[in-house]
Amino acid sequence: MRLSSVSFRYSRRGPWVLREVGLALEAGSVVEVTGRNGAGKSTLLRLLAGIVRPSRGSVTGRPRVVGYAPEVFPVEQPFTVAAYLAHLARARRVSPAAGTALAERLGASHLLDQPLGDLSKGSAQKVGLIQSLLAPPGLLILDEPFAGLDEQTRAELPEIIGEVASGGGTVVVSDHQNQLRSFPGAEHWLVADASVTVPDAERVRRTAAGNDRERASRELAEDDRERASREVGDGERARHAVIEVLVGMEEADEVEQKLRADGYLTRRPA
Ligand SMILES: Nc1ncnc2c1ncn2[C@@H]1O[C@H](COP(=O)(O)OP(=O)(O)OP(=O)(O)O)[C@@H](O)[C@H]1O
Repeated sequence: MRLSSVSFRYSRRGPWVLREVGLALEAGSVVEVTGRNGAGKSTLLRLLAGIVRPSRGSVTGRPRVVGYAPEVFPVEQPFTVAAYLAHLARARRVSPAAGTALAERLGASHLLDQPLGDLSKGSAQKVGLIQSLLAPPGLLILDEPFAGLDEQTRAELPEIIGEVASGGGTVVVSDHQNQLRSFPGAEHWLVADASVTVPDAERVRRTAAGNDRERASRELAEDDRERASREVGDGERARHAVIEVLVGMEEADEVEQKLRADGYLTRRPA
């Protein structure tokens, strides 16, 4: 699947949310999308899912079955959870048992008889997740799935993502909390300034995971030098700064996670 020169804005004269985005997604890959609030993560996910169309550019090669769990699941529907899932199962031509089995796996069996309108935010989120998985998706898009989920479901979710990916499905997860930072083989995209980038620090981490830590940090140092000289050349030095933050070992993961969730590039010495 490919996004070619995709630009998007919500209205004719509105601000561009994304500009000239080019991305390729391999079958079986897992992508975690981070960025500050309002950066455009949900918009990127809606473009990938086909819910909105690019204002310019194109999205090609989208798999036939797309599972999409929105950030806020719409509960204003006059059904019980069971009736809603059974209806969707029929529409998607899968067995009605699929919804029940997923509800059991995600600890949501007790919700089946409840009206959608009575669900708490976390329970609605679970139903949103279940419906996205009813038919095995070729593309699974999860918008902030970890927010509001209980511990058991949080722990189960990476398992489910891994299963979809190993079955050849592509999984894209927007994740402000950076919960998939250590998911094996995951790509990490950062949405900022209407662009989507793969931060340098991630390249180091991924290469390091392949036991090539030394080369990765050499590459980053070269990139840093190149970027610094570019920035000086462009007269942009004043726009960027590198700061070192010294924290206790036990806090390091948490602090790094928070910084990354806010869209900063971070790296740790090899
Ligand atoms: N339906 C809409 N109509 C107009 N503008 C919108 C709409 N949805 C989002 N926006 C605007 O587009 C920009 C990107 O929003 P988006 O929801 O994609 O960001 P996000 O990174 O997912 O943010 P968050 O982490 O807060 O969910 C924001 O400025 C937002 O106000």
